[in-house]
Order: sequence, then C-alpha cells, then structure tokens
Amino acid sequence: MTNQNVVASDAKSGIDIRIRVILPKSLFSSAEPKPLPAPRLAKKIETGTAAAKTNAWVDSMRDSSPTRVKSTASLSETEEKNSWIMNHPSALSMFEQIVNASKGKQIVMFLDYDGTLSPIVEDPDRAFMTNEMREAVRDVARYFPTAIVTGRCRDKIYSFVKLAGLYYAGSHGMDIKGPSKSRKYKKGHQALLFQPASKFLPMIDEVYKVLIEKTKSISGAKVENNKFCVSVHFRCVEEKMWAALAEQVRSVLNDYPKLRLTQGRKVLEIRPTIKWDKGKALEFLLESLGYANSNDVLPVYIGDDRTDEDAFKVLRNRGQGLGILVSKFPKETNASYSLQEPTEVKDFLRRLVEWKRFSIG
Ligand SMILES: O=P(O)(O)OC[C@H]1O[C@H](O[C@H]2O[C@H](CO)[C@@H](O)[C@H](O)[C@H]2O)[C@H](O)[C@@H](O)[C@@H]1O
Repeated sequence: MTNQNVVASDAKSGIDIRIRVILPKSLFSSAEPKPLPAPRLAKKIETGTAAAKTNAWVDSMRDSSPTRVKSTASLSETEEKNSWIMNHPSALSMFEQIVNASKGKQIVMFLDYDGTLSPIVEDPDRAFMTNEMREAVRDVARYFPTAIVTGRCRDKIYSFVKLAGLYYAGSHGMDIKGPSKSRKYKKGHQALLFQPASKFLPMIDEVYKVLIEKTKSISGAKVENNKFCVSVHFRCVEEKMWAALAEQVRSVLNDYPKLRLTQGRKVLEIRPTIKWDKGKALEFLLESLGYANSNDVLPVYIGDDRTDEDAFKVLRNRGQGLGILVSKFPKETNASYSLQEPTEVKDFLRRLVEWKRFSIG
C-alpha cells in the first residue's frame, strides 16, 4: 500500500477536503484482469462466436437468481437443504458460538444492502429499508465500526440508509467514504475518501447513455447509473427477450474493452476492469481502521449476492471473520453461515447489540 495526501473538492458543499488516499499496489498491477468475473459462481461466458456468447450470457442470466442449488447427485431436495444447513448453519442458532469467538476481538460489521437490509423488490428505486432495520443498523454502528458495501451509487444508498455514523462503500467498493459525523473526524483528522476508478467516470456516463438508448425497445429493461458502474436490470423483462437484451449489452461492451461484466440478482453489471471488488473494499476498510494484520479483529460480512462472494472469499482466505449468506435456498457460497432473509439479519443485528450492551454492563 502507498499513502498519498490529496486535496479534493466535495461536490455537494464545494468545500475542499484533505483526503488520505491509501492506494493498494495491486491496483496498479500491469496485468489487466480478465474481462469477465473470476468468482467460482460466475460462468465464463466470453468465448466463442457472437451468438454463442449471447446464449452463454442468457444461461448465466437464468442462473442469476437461483431458487436452489443445482442437484448434482441423487440427493432429494430436503436432503440437499439439510446438508447445506449443516455446512452453513444459521448465524442465529450459532449466536452463542459466534459471540464466544469474538471475545477479545473488535467486531467490524460489513453489510450489503439489497437482499440483505432490504427485501428484493421489482423497482430498484423503491427498495426501502424498514425503520426497524434502520434502528438495528444504527445501534450496531454505535458499538462496532460498520460499513455498507453495495453495488449501488453511494449517494443513492445514503438516501436509503440515512445514517451518518457509517462507512459507505458504493459502486461495489469503488467509492468509499468514512463517517461524516464521527469523533474520528474532529478538527485535525482527515476524512476518508477512496475512489480507485475515478478516471472511468466519463466512460461510465457515456456507456450509461448508450445503454439507455440500446435497451429502450426492450420492455421492462431498466438501466441504473451507479456512478462507477452501470446496472442493467432484467427482473421485469420477459424471459423470451433476455437474449435480445444480452445481445444489446454485449454489443456495447465490445466497444469498451476497459469495462467488464458481472452479474447479480436479475441484473447485468458493467464495471471497470480494475482489480477491485467488495473483497478488496473489505480489506481496504480493515486497513483504514488499523486492523490490516491484526488478530484482534473479527470482521463480519453479511450479503446475499454473487458480488458478495468476493468478500466471503477474502474472509475465508484470511482465516478470519464470518461470512454470512442471506438466502432461503441452498447456494454455492464461500460464506460459513446463513440467514434466511432480511428480517433474520435484523434479528441477528439486534441480538449482537443486546449481547454487547449486556457484556459492557
Ligand atoms: O450490492 P447490493 O447492495 O446488493 O446491490 C446490488 C444491486 O442491487 C440493486 O438491484 C437488486 O435489488 C433491486 C431492488 O430490490 C432488484 O429490483 C434487482 O433485481 C436486484 O438486482 C440495485 O438496483 C443495483 O444497482 C445493484 O447493483
């Protein structure tokens, strides 16, 4: 990592702020990452003819919000679910073991948004979190450093979460900002802002406009500008039109070799080819909090989507912390624990707060 002091102007207030930028060396590796995602779950869909590529994309789109893990052996659905739960037990039923493991360590909480803090809904602009969930997140953040790590644009996620004392990592971690109201940021302290893909802003804006134009004839398609990445939603597109949509997105990406495609739940995500993802954001935040090589920390990451797998993988590789997958159905994952839905996430956060309050008396 290298440290640099940069003075930047805050777009909203126009106020100059001094930022300590920590630049991971890996970001500047000369080796460009492959144009498509590496996660175990993602299919490699970049090879072959144009038609074959589009078909592969459509297959991958079908798998993008699986209701259950694909059966490989002769296990019944119930046996499959039981075996999955054995391997990924509920974080609620394992609560005592989890808090025991945290003794003497600082819990740092990482929370994905869609499908984790808010239920999945058809209209991305209406994916609101409940007040009860907001209170649970606010309380957790009083006791533990807490970050929201999301594919969404940072301003948009702030408009949903509305809590000042948190870290926000928008655009899949490509736009990280520290708490605006925190003792850490009193006079003399430097605010944290990290935007490793800033040079891609004009390109992303351009691609957003092109994608709007190219997909406007496909009913139900929605293009969302997430600042350093773009989402093309197909939740409301009839399945028979998925190939046409994939073909349009693929043709646009062909013109932008510096952008790559990943997938989430019924969404195609276009983002820069830099080596940065939610896992890197987690590592960056731990380092910023002073826990880079510490054994005294227990990072807890809760997420529901393919893009969260990058963070689960980091925790698994560090041999540290807890990855908790939010899913009602068995899924291939690098997480160790599970919760079924956002209401269970809220229960887990509340229990953590109660336990902490009780333990400090
Ligand atoms: O990293 P996340 O916080 O999980 O964000 C990933 C994407 O979430 C949003 O899309 C998803 O939620 C929508 C609302 O429930 C749903 O309609 C859509 O089908 C899901 O993919 C968000 O709109 C995307 O921009 C994010 O990339």
